[in-house]
Amino acid sequence: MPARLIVSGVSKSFVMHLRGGVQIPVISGVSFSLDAGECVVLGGPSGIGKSSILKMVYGNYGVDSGQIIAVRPDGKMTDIASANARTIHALRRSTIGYVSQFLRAVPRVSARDVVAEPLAGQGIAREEALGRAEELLEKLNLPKALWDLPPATFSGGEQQRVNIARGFITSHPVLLLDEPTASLDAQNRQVVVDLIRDKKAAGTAMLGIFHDQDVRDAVADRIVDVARFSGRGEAAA
Ligand SMILES: Nc1ncnc2c1ncn2[C@@H]1O[C@H](COP(=O)(O)OP(=O)(O)OP(=O)(O)O)[C@@H](O)[C@H]1O
Repeated sequence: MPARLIVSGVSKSFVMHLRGGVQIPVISGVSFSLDAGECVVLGGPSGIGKSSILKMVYGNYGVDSGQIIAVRPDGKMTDIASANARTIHALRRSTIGYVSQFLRAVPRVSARDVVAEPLAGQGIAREEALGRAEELLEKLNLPKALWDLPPATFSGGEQQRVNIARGFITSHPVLLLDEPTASLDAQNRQVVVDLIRDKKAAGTAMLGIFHDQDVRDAVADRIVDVARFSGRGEAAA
């Protein structure tokens, strides 16, 4: 399977401006790649740098050194580590999707529209986008009575399911999964596992963080142990 994302020699430290500019190294020399149709899970203890890697790949955090190459649908490559904001924005539209456990609710927009919106952004007709949104909301067991309401007042688990539907609705070739099953009940966790398997079958390359061992076992093709790249030296193999 062709590589969709290549991370090579990536290092990151944080500068604590409120503590006199002291530098805290987090990870160093992170290297792995992600092929089409596989789900790679970032492993390692709390605080080792898993979320930081995901945020660098999505372009939220800057990269101190190294490269993060994303392969776009047209086959061209972009280095996220050195890309400007406009390029990152375009990559998020065409290439890299992100599913987190938290929904940034927009006031007065219905759950159905919140889920359909990324498809509309890709030029897909509104009726088709809304139809696919409904399919996903149904799969994720969100009561129909809620579909026309804005998610701001939904329970935490209901908001999370709206967010998961929004993250899974597009066909981005690369999908980042930031604990998408955290705090879901067993039935909905299984739905997310099934959605991930469907994406794999469709050739999507996924990079995820899952603290739930059962979910990890069910979806991971490979685990990248981030402790191997600890910039602090304590866990480096
Ligand atoms: N924006 C930031 N500013 C300063 N330090 C940060 C920032 N983001 C992360 N860190 C630090 O970097 C280290 C790695 O954090 P990160 O969230 O990537 O770990 P993690 O492996 O995802 O942990 P967990 O499993 O607990 O979520 C931590 O020591 C954290 O305090």
